[in-house]
Amino acid sequence: MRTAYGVETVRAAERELMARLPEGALMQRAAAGLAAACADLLGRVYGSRVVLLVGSGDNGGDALYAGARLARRGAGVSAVLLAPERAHAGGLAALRRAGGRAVGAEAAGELIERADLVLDGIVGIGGKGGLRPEAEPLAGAVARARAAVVAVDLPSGVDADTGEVRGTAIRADLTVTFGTHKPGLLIDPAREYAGSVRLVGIGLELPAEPELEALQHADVARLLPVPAAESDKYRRGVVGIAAGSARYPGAAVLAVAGALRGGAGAVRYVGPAGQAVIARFPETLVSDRGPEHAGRVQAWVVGPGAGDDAATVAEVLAADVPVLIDADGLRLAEPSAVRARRAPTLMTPHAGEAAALLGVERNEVENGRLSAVRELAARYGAAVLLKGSTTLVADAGGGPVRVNPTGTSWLATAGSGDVLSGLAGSLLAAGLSAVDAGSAAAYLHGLAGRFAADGAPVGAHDVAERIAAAWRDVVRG
Ligand SMILES: NC(=O)C1=CN([C@@H]2O[C@H](COP(=O)(O)OP(=O)(O)OC[C@H]3O[C@@H](n4cnc5c(N)ncnc54)[C@H](OP(=O)(O)O)[C@@H]3O)[C@@H](O)[C@H]2O)[C@@H](O)CC1
Ligand SMILES: Nc1ncnc2c1ncn2[C@@H]1O[C@H](COP(=O)(O)OP(=O)(O)O)[C@@H](O)[C@H]1O
Ligand SMILES: [K+]
Repeated sequence: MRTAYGVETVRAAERELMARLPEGALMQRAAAGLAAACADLLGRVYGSRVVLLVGSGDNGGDALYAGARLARRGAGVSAVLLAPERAHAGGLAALRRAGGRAVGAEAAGELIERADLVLDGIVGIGGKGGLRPEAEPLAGAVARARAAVVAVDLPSGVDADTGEVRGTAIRADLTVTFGTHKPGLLIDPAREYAGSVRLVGIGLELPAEPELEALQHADVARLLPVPAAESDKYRRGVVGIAAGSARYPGAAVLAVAGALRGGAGAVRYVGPAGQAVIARFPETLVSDRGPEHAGRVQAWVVGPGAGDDAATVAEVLAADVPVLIDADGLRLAEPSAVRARRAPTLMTPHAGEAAALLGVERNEVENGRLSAVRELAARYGAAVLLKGSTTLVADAGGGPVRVNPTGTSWLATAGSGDVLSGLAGSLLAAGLSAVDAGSAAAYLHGLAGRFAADGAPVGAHDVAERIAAAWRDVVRG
């Protein structure tokens, strides 16, 4: 499991550790890791041209000490000081001793243009808001340059705790982060600014509960259901799909396609698209008598392509088994009926649906995914999976939010969300908790999307067809 901790927690761990170490030891650890990552990126350090962008805090100090290390290995290092009188004194002295030089911001443009490597030490976890006006032109110069860009701890201008980018920020090829990942490095839009991320351990002791967790192959493999020798289709779990309408029969077919690959022993379909479902998937148990009379299920999926069928949504919400609510179902579900449920509920909105539920603009959700998913989970007393470029899953009772590390923007294709809802519903029926079902489904779905796309456009049914390959990849490690 990969984890991320917020700034306040990092600061507390840093204080605790600094009290036990000689002064400056932590910064030296950070700078050593940073310089090593830069050397790897450069290939040949000797003779390379390195530019440090240095702000007024310790983030700039890290850059200066790393620059000193590179200068000692023969790089030509120039530090652009944004606030010369407040630059880290020890770092600056070290750089000068190693043969590096310091210049004012007015010289930055030309230096950046000719650089092989730029280190962004403008601001780290002490930053607030986007870059300040005096630092903004540097971001433009960096974006135009051919140099590789390494962000120190975080790309300057992004919010470490939330992943928000409120103004201009530096775009890095690599971010070297210290002690722990910060939430912003794993959540869009900030994640995109970070490039690839390298974690340098500095010995921080962090609490058991992180802010964010990202499942890896081994974590997902442990969650996925495997039929035992004594299993039969009912013991494996039956998932009910209440989806589709005369207008949108395809949503039913795609949700069933996902559900058939999700580990339940049987898939029951209830709704007006039975003919279309059975034609494509003859193994489906089809009924047109409504959820209450459909026979036993261990979990329901309601909503994909449901149109305006509020009665079916209400009937499903009244069932005392886990329920996944997606798409139209999110709009049709009575909030009080969701909150009153005793069995687990998993809601799976995309940003637009989440915005409608919260009564805010879509871009507010896209810029602040973490607070949006937490807020929805708290309001509805339900687990919430927020889809999109970064998929997040929050539990009803708070605690760490899961961030999905798989996926591809090729998944932004009509119907792929329907496949996800069927897949997650099937995992719910097989007995996973709402958060585990949602995060394991997102992981498999993202991997299946990558396998299916492989660099070319795909349809949602292609994604469903590659879920088994993703499952195999996960369990084989
Ligand atoms: N934690 C750890 O374990 C370790 C942490 N380490 C390192 O320390 C870093 C944190 O250092 P830090 O606390 O000195 O803050 P930092 O990020 O340099 O910024 C503060 C300065 O930036 C300014 N500023 C603020 N907002 C701004 C903006 N939008 N745009 C431009 N400027 C802005 C603000 O200015 P002021 O408001 O004072 O005018 C203030 O002076 C951390 O990220 C890591 O690199 C490692 O060395 C070792 C282990
Ligand atoms: N830019 C993106 N990058 C990665 N995944 C994405 C992106 N956009 C959408 N997705 C994924 O594609 C799926 C789309 O679901 P949804 O928005 O419900 O579409 P539909 O309603 O057409 O099925 C979700 O799993 C979502 O996380
Ligand atoms: K930085």
